[in-house]
Amino acid sequence: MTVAKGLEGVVAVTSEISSIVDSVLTYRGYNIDELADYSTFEEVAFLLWNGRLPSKAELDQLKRELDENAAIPDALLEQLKIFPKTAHPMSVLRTAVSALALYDDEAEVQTVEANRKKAIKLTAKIPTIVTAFARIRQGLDPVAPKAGIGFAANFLYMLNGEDPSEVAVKAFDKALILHADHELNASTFAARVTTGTLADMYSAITSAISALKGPLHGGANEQVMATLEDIGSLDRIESVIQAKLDNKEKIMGFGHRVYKDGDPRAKHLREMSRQLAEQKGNTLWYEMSTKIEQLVYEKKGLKPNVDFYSASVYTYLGIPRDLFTPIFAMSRVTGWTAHVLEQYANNRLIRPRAEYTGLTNQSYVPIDQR
Ligand SMILES: CC(=O)SCCNC(=O)CCNC(=O)[C@H](O)C(C)(C)COP(=O)(O)OP(=O)(O)OC[C@H]1O[C@@H](n2cnc3c(N)ncnc32)[C@H](O)[C@@H]1OP(=O)(O)O
Ligand SMILES: O=C([O-])CC(=O)C(=O)O
Repeated sequence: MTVAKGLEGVVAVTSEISSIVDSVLTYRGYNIDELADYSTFEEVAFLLWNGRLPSKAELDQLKRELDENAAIPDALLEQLKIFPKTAHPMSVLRTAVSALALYDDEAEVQTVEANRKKAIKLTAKIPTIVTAFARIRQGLDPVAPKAGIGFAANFLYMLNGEDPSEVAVKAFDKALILHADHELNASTFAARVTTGTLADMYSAITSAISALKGPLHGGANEQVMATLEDIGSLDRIESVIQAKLDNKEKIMGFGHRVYKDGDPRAKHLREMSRQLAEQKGNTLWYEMSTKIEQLVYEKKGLKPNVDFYSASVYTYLGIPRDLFTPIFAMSRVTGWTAHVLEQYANNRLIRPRAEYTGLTNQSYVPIDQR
């Protein structure tokens, strides 16, 4: 047996959803650069689920469905109130999404129609869960979703309890587009493995959220901000980064399993960080980020991935750093559910092999003789 450690280079499924070829990322054949500049998150969600861009009527219908499904069950809201306020929001989200299944009469219904509805319900409810817990832990009342303002605006509205600026909505919407899907990343693979057993969609998305949480994957965006805050000033960058590299520590937000020559999403987030820094009149996080980018490239030849500049973007948008990964989930749930639908449509159990390297020929010894 040949072992591909970390399954590097292994092609495990065929998929029509997103592709990465020569560092170009496309969703359903559309270059991410074009989608980031001209599309909206809702349009991208429709594209991922249906394989084509929506008509105006279809887009309006999807927006209506997202609005109609944004509220979460009262019982779940009550649970969010009794969770420890110190819990990590990703742990809360993982638990809450798992619990959502209990309140969906169609959770175990496996028709295409029921599963498509579940994709919309999950996408609609995750922002409500994330913002409700974010407020509850601060001693504030959750803010109910507002219909008709759009997905990105509704998140910022529910988080802060006031209408967001147009600049903030546009930047946040773009960040959501950039995170929506990414071929067979670890969390999508987790979702597909769970789906491969024919478990329900809530189970698959709970698996995906669990995989996204880790700092080698989606959890890196929170760690990037922790690094920026720990360093704290431009003049400390060189010594701190050098010390991390000397200790063989990973620099969060750099490197990628697939992109060895840079992540095409990073340039959009870098530019968004620059613009927001100027608008806020606080360029520290942006300047620190560009200096770290330059240094890590000089010292290790590594380029930033999607998580690196998203950290300063979200910080400029006033979002607490432990919500960065839940925000990633809020967008990626569209990609995850598209992959779940694709897996159901052409399923085969995903079950690779392991090369056994443990002891052999052991004879059982009764416990009193060990
Ligand atoms: C949305 C996303 O999931 S994007 C990725 C988010 N994760 C991060 O930003 C965490 C930091 N980055 C990493 O840990 C890695 O680059 C990963 C996990 C993204 C990719 O990992 P892999 O493809 O397994 O690469 P691997 O970890 O084997 O790295 C290859 C070499 O580059 C080095 N390297 C890779 N990334 C980094 C980094 N961020 N900082 C320092 N060194 C790094 C490794 O130490 C290794 O060096 P070596 O050959 O001298 O031992
Ligand atoms: O593809 C990966 O391995 C990680 C990644 O960038 C993503 O999930 O967006």
